[in-house]
Amino acid sequence: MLSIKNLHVAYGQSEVVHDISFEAQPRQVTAIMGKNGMGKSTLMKSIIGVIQPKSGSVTIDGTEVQDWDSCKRVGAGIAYVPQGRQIFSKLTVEENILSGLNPRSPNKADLMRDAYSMFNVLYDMRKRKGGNLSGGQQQQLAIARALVSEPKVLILDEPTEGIQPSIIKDIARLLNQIKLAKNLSIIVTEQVLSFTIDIADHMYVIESGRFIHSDDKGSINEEKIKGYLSV
Ligand SMILES: Nc1ncnc2c1ncn2[C@@H]1O[C@H](COP(=O)(O)OP(=O)(O)OP(=O)(O)O)[C@@H](O)[C@H]1O
Repeated sequence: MLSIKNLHVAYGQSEVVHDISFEAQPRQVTAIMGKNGMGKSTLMKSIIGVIQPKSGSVTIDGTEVQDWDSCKRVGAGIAYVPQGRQIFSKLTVEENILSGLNPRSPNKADLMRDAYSMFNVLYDMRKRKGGNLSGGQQQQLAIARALVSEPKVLILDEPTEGIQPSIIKDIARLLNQIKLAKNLSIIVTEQVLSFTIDIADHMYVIESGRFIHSDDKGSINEEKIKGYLSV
């Protein structure tokens, strides 16, 4: 579904992502773990097209999109839940979700109904301003806003950041539910290992812009990964 090959990403002369390759399959969660400043957000931004990679390819369902701008990549099926969620705090919950819809989609009413049936709390709060929601509710809102674009690939950048532990469990349950209910690939960057173990089918560790370790579900080397994540 998503294939990344030999991706290099730089800010000016400074390359921070070096020769990354991986594939993300439908109905699977691929997790990329790493400490602060290791290149997780830069890698995700280059996949969604906010930053153009220096070289390498980003392929969705057989179509190379690395030269496309981010709007066109959304059309190709990439949706993004950014670090810090970045919901529109002055807009209502409903307006936030509507902002993720493709205006030309023939299924707008069904997509809104689907979103509210998956996120009941958002239905109850649909008239409230997004800024008045709790962190966990805002995370659900950011995920709902991404899902109504009917993505093939859903990317979440550090979804547990700033979220309390009991709600982190809820987010893991939600992502597992989305994985089973929708025919999409989920890519998540994270620093919280327990959360990642709950959801990941494949796990990579990124350090200084390179993948230095990978594991599959069922054979995750927790001690080794903890070592990479400790400061
Ligand atoms: N706009 C920018 N211009 C120049 N350098 C940047 C820019 N954004 C990030 N960097 C640098 O790129 C490197 C990777 O940063 P990035 O934000 O991708 O890491 P991260 O793993 O997502 O960390 P965090 O968890 O703190 O967000 C860091 O050295 C960072 O200082």
